[in-house]
Amino acid sequence: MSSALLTADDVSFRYAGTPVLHEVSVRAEAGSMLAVTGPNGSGKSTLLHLLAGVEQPFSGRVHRAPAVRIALLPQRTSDMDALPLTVTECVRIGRFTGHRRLTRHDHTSVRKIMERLEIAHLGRRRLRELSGGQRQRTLIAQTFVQDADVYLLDEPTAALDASTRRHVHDLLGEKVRAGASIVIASHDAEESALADRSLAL
Ligand SMILES: Nc1ncnc2c1ncn2[C@@H]1O[C@H](COP(=O)(O)OP(=O)(O)OP(=O)(O)O)[C@@H](O)[C@H]1O
Repeated sequence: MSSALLTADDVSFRYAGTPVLHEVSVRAEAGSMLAVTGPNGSGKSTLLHLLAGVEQPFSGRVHRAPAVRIALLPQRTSDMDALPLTVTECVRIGRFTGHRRLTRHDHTSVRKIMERLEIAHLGRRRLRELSGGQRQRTLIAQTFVQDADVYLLDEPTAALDASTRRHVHDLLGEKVRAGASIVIASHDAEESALADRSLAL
């Protein structure tokens, strides 16, 4: 069995007493992609929040391998728009780890991912001045520029056109081949089919 970087074992969760997840188990393995599917309100985002440590399970447990690096692309990101950030600044945030200055390598990584996602020309624009798809590409770039072991992606391509969606799927494949683990919440059957395994909520 390949190595689990992040697991949820029989996790249950409630919001103010309303049950959302009941004894759900997940394994995020190195070099593998897991799709989390289910209708609106079935708890996909909640499960990703539990895996990321943003929320704590009501029962069951989440286990992270030692020093595992987790990148989360949340679904609701409108709060970011209130910040006076440019697109480049937003992507750069993905390279900040601890108290250190960004290196030339960091800046190169930022430039390359912005080119891949076709937002290089938007670098000086403020987030609030972007279209929905441009903002989503910026947040995907901020997520993928991170050197993470596990990428938790909440409906990353929902707002994207077909061509950008393909770019993102190519990036997912590259991350998996490089040994990362991807957990992706998706409504899209074609996207879910890219995964090695799926979990229906
Ligand atoms: N902060 C919150 N407070 C109370 N209830 C919440 C909160 N966030 C989500 N819920 C409820 O929890 C349930 C699961 O929501 P969640 O966002 O995890 O579902 P989802 O599968 O990601 O849905 P979608 O496909 O619509 O994105 C829903 O019934 C939702 O109304």
